Amino acid sequence: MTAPNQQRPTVHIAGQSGAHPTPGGDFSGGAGTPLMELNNVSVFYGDYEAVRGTSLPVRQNQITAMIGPSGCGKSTILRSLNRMNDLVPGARVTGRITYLGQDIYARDVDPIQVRRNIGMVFQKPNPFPKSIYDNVAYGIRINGIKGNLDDMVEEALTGAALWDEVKSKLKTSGMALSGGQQQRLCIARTIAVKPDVILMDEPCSALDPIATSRIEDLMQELSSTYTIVIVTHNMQQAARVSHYTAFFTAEVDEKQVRHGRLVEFSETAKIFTSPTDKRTEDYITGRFG
Ligand SMILES: Nc1ncnc2c1ncn2[C@@H]1O[C@H](COP(=O)(O)OP(=O)(O)OP(=O)(O)O)[C@@H](O)[C@H]1O
Repeated sequence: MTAPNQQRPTVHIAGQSGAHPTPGGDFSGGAGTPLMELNNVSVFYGDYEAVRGTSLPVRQNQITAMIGPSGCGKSTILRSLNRMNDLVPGARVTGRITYLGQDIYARDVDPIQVRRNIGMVFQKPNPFPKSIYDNVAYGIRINGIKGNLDDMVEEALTGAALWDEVKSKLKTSGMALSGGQQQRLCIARTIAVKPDVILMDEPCSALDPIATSRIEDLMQELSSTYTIVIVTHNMQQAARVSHYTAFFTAEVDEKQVRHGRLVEFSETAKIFTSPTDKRTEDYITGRFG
């Protein structure tokens, strides 16, 4: 079956043109085309190596969850996937992260273009202090995307399962919506520019159970069009929504410094029923973390 987002024009992130190389890689843990790959990725804040040597695939039209105890570097790795760490003074990424076979940290790659292809939804809903309409239209306008703006706004709000609730009050401030609606507005704002990948950093942690359930349902719907990577503290959520799970932990080195490490990456069902590593088993059974 052809993935819907393969039918949309792909935006190049680098200056060079030409066909995208076919993503390859030999990762254990399931079939499917990796849209992105992390190869021996470490992230530093100044001299501090927050996460060490991470290698994993991000498979197309799948939901990949990153779980693990606090401080193991989940958000750090997530932010490295669309160069959000560039905005943190002193942050540095080593190793290789590719999107459609291109190194997203290569010198000729435009980070703005990376973030257009690989969008992000944050923990706390953060609508702009603008109308619902303008929140969604913002990215379309600044990216100069051609087409009927009203139609594109409606499409994005429909895609984020918010249209029916807001279609009669598009000029109302986005800040006036409920927390769950604000988060769906932020998702609409992200998908309005038609990214390939959506990164979600604990998108439900500020929401009540009903709003959480709506976002989880929405993620399932979105995964037919988009590739999703989610950081979550909530193991049940990872088990419910994701196809693949990466379990991270923090290890203390000989100098007593903690570094995040990827322990295990596999299909979610395997991680939660028959993990390979004892540390994963201890974590998912609640004996640790
Ligand atoms: N901007 C920063 N500057 C310096 N150190 C940072 C920065 N952001 C994170 N760190 C450190 O990097 C390590 C990993 O942090 P990170 O937030 O990625 O972990 P996490 O697994 O997402 O944690 P949590 O689940 O608590 O959100 C921690 O030791 C943290 O203190």
